[in-house]
Amino acid sequence: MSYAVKEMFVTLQGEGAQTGRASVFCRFAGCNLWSGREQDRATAACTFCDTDFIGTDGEGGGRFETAEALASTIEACWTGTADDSGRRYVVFTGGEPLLQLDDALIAAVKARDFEIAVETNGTIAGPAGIDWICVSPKPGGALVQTEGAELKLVYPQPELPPELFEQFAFRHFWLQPMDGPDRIANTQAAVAYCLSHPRWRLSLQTHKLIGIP
Ligand SMILES: C[S@@+](CC[C@H](N)C(=O)[O-])C[C@H]1O[C@@H](n2cnc3c(N)ncnc32)[C@H](O)[C@@H]1O
Ligand SMILES: Nc1nc2[nH]cc(C(=O)O)c2c(=O)[nH]1
Ligand code: SF4
Ligand SMILES: [Mg+2]
Repeated sequence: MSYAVKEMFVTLQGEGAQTGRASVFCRFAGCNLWSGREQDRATAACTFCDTDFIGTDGEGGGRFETAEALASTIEACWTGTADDSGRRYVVFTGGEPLLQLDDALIAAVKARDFEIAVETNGTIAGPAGIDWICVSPKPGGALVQTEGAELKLVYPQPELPPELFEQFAFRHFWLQPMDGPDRIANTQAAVAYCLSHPRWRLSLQTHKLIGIP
């Protein structure tokens, strides 16, 4: 299978429990909950997306014909030093990465000593071998991936109160304020929720705060 990648870059993970960790971000093109076109946003299953995932024209993007070719490009993007064994880290995101991440790509990046993380909307079950699954549920998509390392709920989503998810097997439960015109009010609301429901912690998009990708 070939892979359509919007962009690839090395940065620090900005969100959740791995915040601050050096990471190669591989952003796949395409999503099952929105076309990515502004004219379709209002009627999409996911309406608040902060990301351009259309096409393969971003920095480091392209079409990769084989898992080996994509894994080699991921390895070339990594900026760690020679003694970084056990610390190489790739985050597959998108768009929706589980539309494209497959066994061959997992094997090819593992062979290059990478730990594998995924940022997913949870509507598609992940293949085996992913080390860190972050599920971020959306109202327009039934949740299939109900276990993983962290559940990161963009807040508020009136159709998705946090209580809906406490039954599921995640190690961490995060509220991430919805970015957009109401970011400040959404942040205050998330803080208030975490104060009264301490099982939930606040996840800030720290990369946006400090101006890194
Ligand atoms: C762009 S999504 C791509 C991965 C996957 N499709 C998903 O939704 O989890 C990456 C992360 O950004 C979050 N996100 C998207 N738009 C956001 C916004 N406006 N404010 C805060 N977080 C947002 C998503 O919920 C997800 O955790
Ligand atoms: N630094 C940084 N951290 C992130 N964590 C999740 C992201 C995403 O877009 O999936 C993201 C991103 O785009 N940049
Ligand atoms: S599911 Fe993820 S990538 Fe797709 S539109 Fe929503 S936030 Fe964006
Ligand atoms: Mg992002």
